[in-house]
Amino acid sequence: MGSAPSPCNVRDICRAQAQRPDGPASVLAIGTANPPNCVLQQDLPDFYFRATNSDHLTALKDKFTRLCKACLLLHLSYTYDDLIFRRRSHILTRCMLHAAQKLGVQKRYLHHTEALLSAHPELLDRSSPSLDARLGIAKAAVPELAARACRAAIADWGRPAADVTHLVVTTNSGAHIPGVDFQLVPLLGLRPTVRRTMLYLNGCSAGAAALRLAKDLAEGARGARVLVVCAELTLLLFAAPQEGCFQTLVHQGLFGDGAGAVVVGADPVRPAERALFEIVSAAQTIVPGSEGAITMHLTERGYGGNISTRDVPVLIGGSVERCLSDAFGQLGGVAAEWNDLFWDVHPGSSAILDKVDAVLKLEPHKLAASRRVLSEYGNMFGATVIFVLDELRRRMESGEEEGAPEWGVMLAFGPGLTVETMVLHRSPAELQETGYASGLTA
Ligand SMILES: CC(C)(COP(=O)(O)OP(=O)(O)OC[C@H]1O[C@@H](n2cnc3c(N)ncnc32)[C@H](O)[C@@H]1OP(=O)(O)O)[C@@H](O)C(=O)NCCC(=O)NCCSC(=O)CC(=O)O
Repeated sequence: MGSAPSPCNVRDICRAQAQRPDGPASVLAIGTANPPNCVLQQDLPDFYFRATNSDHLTALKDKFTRLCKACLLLHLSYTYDDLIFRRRSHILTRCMLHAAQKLGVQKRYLHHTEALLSAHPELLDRSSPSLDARLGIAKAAVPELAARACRAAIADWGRPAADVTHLVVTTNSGAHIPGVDFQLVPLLGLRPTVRRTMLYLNGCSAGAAALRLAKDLAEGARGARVLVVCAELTLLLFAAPQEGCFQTLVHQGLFGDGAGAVVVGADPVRPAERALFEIVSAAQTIVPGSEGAITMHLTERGYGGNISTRDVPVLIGGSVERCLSDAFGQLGGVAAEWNDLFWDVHPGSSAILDKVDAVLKLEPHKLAASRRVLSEYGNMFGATVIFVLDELRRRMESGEEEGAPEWGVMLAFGPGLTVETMVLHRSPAELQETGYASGLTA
């Protein structure tokens, strides 16, 4: 047995242990995963009403079809790349985007299939308790989905899983202990001593919140490598359609399942590691007077709560510029024109992106990565901003992201109404490596 340090040594011990890195926390790798079951928006009304034995609710099905249908128009006539990058004209593009979308989703991936739903009739009956069934399904499915995203991130990173020092896991889809973090240790071959943090029920800002925490961990100890994963299933939101319940239609039409993983660390070790994005600052704020705008809680029938669909875009529109000004104001010398940044905005819905676009007067292509992810995958709660980050990286590396600015922002929105604002930077060395010149006045 070792001897306990004497009290007078404690400061020295702490000082010796507190070897902080020189540089900022950076995104070193990204991985994503989705379940295999892909449902096109054009097929969603038939899938949803058939699977819930609700085809007799014809007026409701028509309403749901109208909510989803505008995306079909977009799907048939233009892709986002046609709209955004060929840019027939900015005004036409903006009008098309407004006119052609409600939710902004063309397809999404779902863990639940018609076979799974028919095996669990309690999920279709709004009067039946179904929480046990939902949690039971999530208990197996969420770690598996999270592990796939993590494996992709670890492969992208290029170092062994055993080099991960911290694990931050977040999900809205489950409530178990030991949690997904515990399950991931053997699934990924992490060390049993990896320092785990499990965050449940953080809504759609969960991914950005986990990255904010990872930044603090990575900057707190030299050599720390933090694996962050956000994995989400919509099964806890699944409910049969009901007259007068518009929320249910929005939930089914908007959300999708997916997992996003990121490795965060400071002072990249060359040649294995490179900083894809430096995390310069991370802030969180509550929008005043927004307490009831997005609420969520577990009930015997899955999630309860409320999304004030008409208020949420307005509240975001009213607060976003102040959040950004505060974030950049605290960085001293960095002055930003909003159009000189790259953007990772949580695509809560098309209406939310339109509002951010309008308030900040962004050029049409600025939110292209967010719009594309929403279109291809739906709103995957907190995982969505990680998909957008991956899409931005893909666009920058392929040259699709015009001008590829050096500085950028991640914005995520969550319960209450919470805004997470993260300032990102692509280091000049990385820009040179991928062939881009600096784009921002700094
Ligand atoms: C829901 C919307 C797509 C509706 O789009 P529009 O407002 O343009 O639609 P619209 O006015 O043309 O209406 C289309 C149809 O929907 C009906 N409708 C619209 N809003 C309604 C409401 N609140 N209650 C009841 N019905 C409503 C209209 O009557 C109309 O029906 P009819 O067709 O019969 O005339 C949009 O408001 C939206 O995207 N809101 C934001 C969604 C949101 O909050 N996302 C965040 C998710 S949560 C998140 O991301 C963070 C987190 O969870 O933490």
